[in-house]
Amino acid sequence: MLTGEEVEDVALPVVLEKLNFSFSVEGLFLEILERRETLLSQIKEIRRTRALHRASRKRHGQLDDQRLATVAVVGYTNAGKSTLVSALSGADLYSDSRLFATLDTRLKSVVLPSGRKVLLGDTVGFISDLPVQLVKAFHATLEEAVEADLLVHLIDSTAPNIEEHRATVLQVLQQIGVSEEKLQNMIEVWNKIDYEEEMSADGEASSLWGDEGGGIASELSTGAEDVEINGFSGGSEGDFEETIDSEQDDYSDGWLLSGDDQEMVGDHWLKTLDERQGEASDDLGMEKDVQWQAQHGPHVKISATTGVGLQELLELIDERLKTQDEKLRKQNVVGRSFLIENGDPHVRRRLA
Ligand SMILES: Nc1nc2c(ncn2[C@@H]2O[C@H](COP(=O)(O)OP(=O)(O)OP(=O)(O)O)[C@@H](O)[C@H]2O)c(=O)[nH]1
Ligand SMILES: [Mg+2]
Repeated sequence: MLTGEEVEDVALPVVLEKLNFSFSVEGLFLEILERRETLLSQIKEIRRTRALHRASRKRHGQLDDQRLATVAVVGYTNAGKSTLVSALSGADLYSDSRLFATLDTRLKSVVLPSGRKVLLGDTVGFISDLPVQLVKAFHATLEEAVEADLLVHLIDSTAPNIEEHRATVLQVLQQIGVSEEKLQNMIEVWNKIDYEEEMSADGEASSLWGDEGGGIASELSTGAEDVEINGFSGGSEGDFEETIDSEQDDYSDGWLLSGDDQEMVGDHWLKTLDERQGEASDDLGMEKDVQWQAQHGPHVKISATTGVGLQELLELIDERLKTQDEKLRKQNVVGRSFLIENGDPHVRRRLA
């Protein structure tokens, strides 16, 4: 009499043969290595292109004496970043409720209420307990966030563990080298308030937000358009549309690690996902979040899908950039007078 395992040993090859199924571990491994190499070289190319674009934008700004500021939308995965950038720019970016829907980042041109034109960038979503190896991979896609003049931190207000998401995002931003000053200046936005409003309308839990909110998306005067700077066109084929992997469905491939790396992070990664699911259904956690919400209000509450609060957000971006410009101008004046008083005589003569 055969044991269960012995039956499997004997039966499996027969079944596979009948199904005409062939499986080669070596083949799969080679395919994975090849895919990894391709992605790494794509990331390298993207970084190079981005550096050129940034230099170009700076040169352009200096020549015109009118800097084209960049605003990066950052946030936990699934917060609604792509939906928001699409709503503000009139572009149609890929959004999905799966994790890491966005692996590519794009810059879209948006006109603020004051008439000022800025570049708005979508970014890849963050996630808690990100293994170090993945943080490295994120660096390439997040350089735009480090370089941005202003950050908009989008938070999914319906998530059961907002505080954890918020802390994770701040931690990752610090890890990738975003300055303390930029973090202080970051605009914090709660998204998906329509969800709460829907619940209130149904007579369920009362809304956390009151009844404030801005206009609807169609009322926005964003004047969104594709970017064109120094000959670079931001249309769908343009260089500003920087894509890591155009096969969006293939999202998991971007995070393939080497065998050793996988061993190191695998257990931890799976464990934290499980833990997070546990936390999501934890009533105490919910209560903590509500307390946290009461203490740390956002700067703006919006719904990227209905457009509520978007006008208010644009006005805030406008205001922050203006304040930043004034601060920079003051610093430049101070620096200039310092050089005139103490600097090299040649420089002094030129500045005076
Ligand atoms: N109810 C509601 N759903 C929203 C809102 N904004 C986004 N969503 C939904 O939330 C899901 C995630 O949206 P995305 O824009 O892909 O989120 P993301 O932050 O770009 O996600 P990643 O790219 O994975 O980081 C999608 O199903 C959106 O339709 C909103 O204001 N209200
Ligand atoms: Mg996205």
